[in-house]
Order: sequence, then structure tokens, then C-alpha cells
Amino acid sequence: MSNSNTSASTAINRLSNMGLLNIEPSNTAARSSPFKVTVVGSGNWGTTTAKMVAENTALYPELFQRQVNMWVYEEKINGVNLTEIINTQHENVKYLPEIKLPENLVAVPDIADACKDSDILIFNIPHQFLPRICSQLKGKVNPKARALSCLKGLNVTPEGVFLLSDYIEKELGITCGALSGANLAPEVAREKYSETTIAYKLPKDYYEGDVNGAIWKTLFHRPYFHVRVSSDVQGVSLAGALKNVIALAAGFVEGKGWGDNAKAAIMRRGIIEMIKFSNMFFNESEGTTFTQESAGVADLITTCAGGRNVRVGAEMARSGRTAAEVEKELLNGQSAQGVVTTEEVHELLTNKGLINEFPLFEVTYQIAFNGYPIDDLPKFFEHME
Ligand SMILES: NC(=O)c1ccc[n+]([C@@H]2O[C@H](COP(=O)([O-])OP(=O)(O)OC[C@H]3O[C@@H](n4cnc5c(N)ncnc54)[C@H](O)[C@@H]3O)[C@@H](O)[C@H]2O)c1
Ligand SMILES: O=P(O)(O)OC[C@H](O)CO
Repeated sequence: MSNSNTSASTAINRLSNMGLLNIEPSNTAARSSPFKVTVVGSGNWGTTTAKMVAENTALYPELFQRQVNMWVYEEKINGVNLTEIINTQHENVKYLPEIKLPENLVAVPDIADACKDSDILIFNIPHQFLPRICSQLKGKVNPKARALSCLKGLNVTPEGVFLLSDYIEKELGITCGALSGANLAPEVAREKYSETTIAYKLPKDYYEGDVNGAIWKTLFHRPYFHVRVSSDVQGVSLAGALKNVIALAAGFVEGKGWGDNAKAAIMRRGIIEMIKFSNMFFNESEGTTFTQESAGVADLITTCAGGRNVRVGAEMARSGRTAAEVEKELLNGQSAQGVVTTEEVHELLTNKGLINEFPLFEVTYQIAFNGYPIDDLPKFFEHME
């Protein structure tokens, strides 16, 4: 066993002894070289996760290469490339302003270069861009790499509904888990305490020294960002995706000035529909993920309180403008994923003839896309029940 291997084990054991791992420490001893890590995406959450990961790779050189690559969809800010600004000023001035980034976080504009030879790929982009990104990466990633999807969204096709982590697995041929939780990026970036859930299943070709739950936890866990590890990739992914639809609806009632009782009613209906949807389409998802994990009810609460989707919904209700108009005005290039997911869920439920089973999902779609009056939302529920 090499010295670096011994230190890798020691690092994991140290975390475990401090109570920072809620899973068994395991087989880092067999690893011969530290993992190289790339974050694919540099938006509000993409940059925040890259910051946390880079903080940890600097802390655990036995386990991870110090430099973390962050793929940036290049754009000019006042005539200067965003990658250049990030690499010189150590700040993502467009998507995460006023937050100092670690110097070992390196912005890379070419996606294949950013991911080349990486052992760990963390996907973190608005989910509507995932197909294009995977097509650019196909055949260019380390076939033994392991991945994690921090995206909140679904993949709906005429054949049905699929997880984004499954899409990544299928397109790139690499195992992929999911991270989701009550994690408003502006708060996490300011190192305010929060929790998250990482779901990962060991692949069939798992080997000694491979990525496992302990490695994911070591990579993400910070004193202000507490990670719980789970194996429910379906539940964690679905909770993260579907809560965005509920948040849009919560925004509608907030914008109407109906108060907290109305928002609580939306959230109550929301979690029921989230669980029902998950049971109907993903039979391995676990109910406890929705009730006990950060990815479940905690994320629903935080997102309906202060997320971008609730803000977009509220402004749509106040101004009568479309989601696209409000998103453009409020979010400066960021994405309210609930808008896309609402449409995707409607498409799926229509194809399956199940619209009547999900009144909240459906009324959210009708308000967002068909001009159904928000004032009639309570009536819609009575009509659908
Ligand atoms: N922001 C949060 O608080 C938060 C928290 C948890 C999870 N999430 C989830 O994380 C995922 C990523 O969100 P985010 O906040 O990092 O992104 P974002 O909403 O800030 O989106 C902006 C990003 O999209 C990129 N982009 C724009 N056009 C593009 C294109 N054509 N191709 C590729 N990329 C393009 C931009 O360069 C930028 O990096 C989403 O699924 C979101 O739901 C977000
Ligand atoms: O700002 P939102 O609405 O995209 O929500 C952000 C996160 O998903 C909250 O956990």
C-alpha cells in the first residue's frame, strides 16, 4: 500500500470518527491515484457546487486532485470572456456575483477539454441543455468515470418519463447518481447551513478504490453543507424535479396575495402528487425520501419560500406576463426549471390519459401556458375532485 493510499484511508476514517460520515468508511486504500474532478456547468448552482467541491479537493489531496475544472458555456461580459474573468478575478460575476471562488477552481470553455481524463463528473446545468451537452461529450469521457447529476428536471419522451441520471448513464456509458436538497444556491454560496441528499448505487463493475457513498460525501460535505447519503436515486431525482412545479403554483397564490394558508394548501397537495407520480412511474422510489430527506419535504418548503420558481410564479400573477417574459426580466440568464418541467409533466400525463389524477400539476400547466385564471384555482380543484 502506498503512502498516498494510506492517507486516503486515514482521511475517510478521520471524517467517520468525527461523525461526519453517516455511512461506513470503505475501500479508499486500494486507490492508486487521486480522483480528477470536473463540474459540467457554471450557473448559480453549478458555480456554488464547484466552489464547495474545490474547497474539499484542496483539503483532501490524498483523495482528489487539487484542481477542479468547471466547464463554462462561454459568453462575453463587457467584451471579456466569462472564463477569463472567473480565472483572474475568481468570481462568476454573472451567475454568482459577490462570491469569492477558490483559486484551484479553473474555468474551461471547451467541454471536452474540461472533462478529459476526469474520474468524477458532476453535471449541473439547466436540464433543457442536457441532450446537447451529452452529445458533445459522447465518446470523449473516461469510460470508467462516475457521475452525479445535480440537475432538477425530468426527461419526458413519447415513450414515457425517465431520470436525467439515467439519460447521462445511457448517453455516456457511465454510472450516475443524483444530488438534491433544500439548497437555494445564494444561501449555500454564502456558507449558510443547509443539508442535502446524495443518492448513489454502486455499479456492477464496482472495484476497490472506486467512487462510493463515502467518496461522494467527502467531496461535497462542508461544515455548512451537510450531506446524507442514500441509494434512492429515483426518489431524490423526482422530488427535486417535481417540487419546481409546486413552487410555480405557490408563486401564483403568493402573487395574488392569498397568504400563507393558500401556499400551505398548495404544498400539501403538492407533496401528495409528487409521491403519487413517483409511485406510478418509478416503482423503486421510496416514500421516506419525500418525508425524511432534505431532497423531499425540506426542499419543497425552501423552494416555495424563496426559490426562483416561486418568484417567477408570483411575478406572473402580479403582472399578467408570461413565464418567459418574467424569467428574462428577473433571472438575468438563469433558468426557472419549473416552467419546463410543468410542460413536460403535462405532456406525459396527457399521453397517458392521467390528467385528472393530478389536479395541481394540471392547473399549474393551464395557468402557465393556457391563460387559465389564477382566481379560479380553488374552483379547478373542486371540479377535478
Ligand atoms: N440555483 C439554485 O439555487 C439551484 C439549487 C439546486 C439545484 N438547482 C438545479 O441545478 C441545475 C442548474 O442550475 P443553475 O442554477 O446552476 O443554472 P442557472 O439557472 O443559473 O442557468 C444558467 C446557466 O445556464 C448556462 N447556459 C445558458 N445557455 C446555455 C446553453 N445553450 N447551453 C448550455 N448552457 C447554457 C449558462 O451559461 C449558465 O451557466 C438546475 O436543474 C437547477 O434546478 C439549482
Ligand atoms: O431557485 P429554484 O426555484 O430553482 O430552487 C432552487 C433549489 O432547487 C432549491 O433547493
